[in-house]
Amino acid sequence: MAVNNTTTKTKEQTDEEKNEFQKSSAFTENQKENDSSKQEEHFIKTKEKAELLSRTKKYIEAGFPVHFTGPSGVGKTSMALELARQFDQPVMLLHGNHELSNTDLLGGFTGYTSKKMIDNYVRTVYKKEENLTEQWSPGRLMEAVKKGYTVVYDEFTRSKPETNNLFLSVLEEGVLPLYGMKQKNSFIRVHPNFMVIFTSNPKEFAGVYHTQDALMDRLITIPIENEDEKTETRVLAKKTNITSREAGIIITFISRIRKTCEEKKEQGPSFRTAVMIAEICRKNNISINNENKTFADVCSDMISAYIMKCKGYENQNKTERLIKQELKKTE
Ligand SMILES: Nc1ncnc2c1ncn2[C@@H]1O[C@H](COP(=O)(O)OP(=O)(O)OP(=O)(O)O)[C@@H](O)[C@H]1O
Repeated sequence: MAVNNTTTKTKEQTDEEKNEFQKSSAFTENQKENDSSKQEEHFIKTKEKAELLSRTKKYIEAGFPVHFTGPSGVGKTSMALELARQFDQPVMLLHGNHELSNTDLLGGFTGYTSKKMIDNYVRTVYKKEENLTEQWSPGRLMEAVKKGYTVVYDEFTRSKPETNNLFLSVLEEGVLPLYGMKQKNSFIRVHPNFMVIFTSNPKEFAGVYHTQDALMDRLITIPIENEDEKTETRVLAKKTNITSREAGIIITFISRIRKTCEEKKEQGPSFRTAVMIAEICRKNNISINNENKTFADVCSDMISAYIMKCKGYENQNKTERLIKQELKKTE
């Protein structure tokens, strides 16, 4: 049975619940990160992205989880968050990592609260009462599944397959099993509004796990690739408030370096690097033109490591020469 995800808000999804969610530690921690690096940023919908958003929204509404996959910095997380925002309900951002455990997802007992009462009201009578209560901390997935939130599970292949097994039951059976927990019930039912959007980077080799086929088989996996130079230029100009000409210089430069790296089968700088260069220049009033030494220095700082790795250069001289040559070709 697939999870039935609908956009309609149920009665249980009250404002009170949303407030409660915002207060919860899982939300606060993720939301801070979300606020600072993702949500404040404006998502620019190119024609292709708008069409993809509209299609993937339909898949989710039909009850099927979507998985965006692609190289680093290509825009998977932005896309997943934008898709999540299409549904009028709280979004929980979950980061895949080796340490993520069933206790993080389901909840667990994290300690004890002790209460001691000594009653010596009558001098000859000494009465002592001691109470020990286990302290329960709710897990993130448990909360999302119970209350019907949208989970964006970023870089999920960085978590151990054993941990990701929980998602199999959630997606297939519509229940969250409460393994090894001192709970009355052995599972809880998934809220009809619950949905999950996955992201992963197939080119990442360090710190990732092979995903079980059974889980992959249940996801609609959509590759996200770098856009063409013209589109990237438009998105960069709009996102960072620089002119199209300036955006063009940065994108042409980044694309050329990316190509050089790809020829050597190495991953080159991403659209994220272009955003970083543009933001640094705009915030520091650095003129974006290939004759400006300060601009060339910024580009060099952002790119040198990629060049040295893919070209195998051992010193900066050769690297800087190549960067200068490539910058000259940007106009
Ligand atoms: N359509 C878009 N509109 C605005 N900004 C975008 C868009 N696509 C990507 N970006 C920007 O590009 C950068 C990289 O995007 P994002 O973090 O989503 O990539 P990613 O593929 O998830 O990367 P990683 O695998 O490293 O996490 C961010 O600064 C993001 O804001």
